[in-house]
Amino acid sequence: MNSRTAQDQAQAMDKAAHLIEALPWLSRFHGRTVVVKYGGNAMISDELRVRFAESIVFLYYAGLRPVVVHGGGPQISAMLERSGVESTFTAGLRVTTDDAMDIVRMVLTGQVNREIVGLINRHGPFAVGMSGEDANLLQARRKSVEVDGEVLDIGRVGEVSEVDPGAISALIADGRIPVVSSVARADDGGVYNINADTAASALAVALGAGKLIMLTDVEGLFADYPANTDLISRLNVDELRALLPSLSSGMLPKMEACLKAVEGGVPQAHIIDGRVPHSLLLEVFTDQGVGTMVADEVLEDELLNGNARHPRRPRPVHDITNGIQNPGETQ
Ligand SMILES: Nc1ncnc2c1ncn2[C@@H]1O[C@H](COP(=O)(O)OP(=O)(O)O)[C@@H](O)[C@H]1O
Ligand SMILES: CC(=O)N[C@@H](CCC(=O)OP(=O)(O)O)C(=O)O
Repeated sequence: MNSRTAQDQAQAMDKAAHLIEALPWLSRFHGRTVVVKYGGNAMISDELRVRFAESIVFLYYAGLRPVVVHGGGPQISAMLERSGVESTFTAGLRVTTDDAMDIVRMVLTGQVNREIVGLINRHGPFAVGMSGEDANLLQARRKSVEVDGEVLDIGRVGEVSEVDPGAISALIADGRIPVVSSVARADDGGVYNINADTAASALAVALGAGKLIMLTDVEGLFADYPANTDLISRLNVDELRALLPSLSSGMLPKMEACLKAVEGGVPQAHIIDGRVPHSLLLEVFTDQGVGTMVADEVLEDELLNGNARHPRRPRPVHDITNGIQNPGETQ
């Protein structure tokens, strides 16, 4: 016969307290779409990739509707180097020649996407991989950047001009987990390299997601990087707008993406540390959360407390240039 010690009993009660802490969050996010951006810097070990897939399947079984948008910057850089194709970054974006674009597409859609799909599908027939090119999910137009007042051409880099989330909505309705690579096609027929943060943000808006969560290789947004690493745990859109001009490298597209998501109606956008196993679950299901959150107070109140000022409306297909076009998914 086995008997329980007082210590076993205390540990069991501790576990129960942690489990029940998730209850309000399960209730608030049940049935909500959550867009998770998985950055290449958070894919650094087999162990982390396996844990990531487990977290996504956990969200799914908990009743949320996860959609994964992935990057693969370091993986692209490694392949470019092996192929002898030079590559540089301007304003956090890869200057992408035609030759580099072939490799970007091959690595993102042909390798990274396949691997994430495979890891999720160890748990069941859930993940379906897509490129932003498929079913016109993401449409692009050529992007240029301004650095110190000078407009620079950065090659085959696109910004998202339109999102048609129909294929994703159909997959979600079929009980699948869409996994999307950030490659898009433009009106000129060309294929464009989209920063994965930008792609995730546009998709979160078009899907009317409850949250956008980005996994990266730092704890979150640091106030005065690289001088110090004091974490900003929460900021609103006005505070973020004021901070944007001081940001550099990979954090610039990431925080711009958070801003656009929240401005576009996503109540909360998060930057969290993908090097911590299951940080995704800590963010969604614990009271204190992790990382940095950008939030819109009104939308957040509606999300957390059900204080809707207006009944929820279908979120339209998002066209950044021309405004609203077609009706999209209703939550
Ligand atoms: N203010 C900041 N706070 C935190 N990290 C920053 C900041 N500014 C720049 N960074 C850099 O941004 C990097 C994350 O962006 P990136 O390398 O593009 O990651 P990912 O592959 O996850 O998209 C961090 O590793 C850090 O070096
Ligand atoms: C235009 C641009 O910079 N595209 C990115 C696409 C991949 C990406 O965004 O990957 P991470 O999320 O891992 O950074 C690139 O070529 O690296």
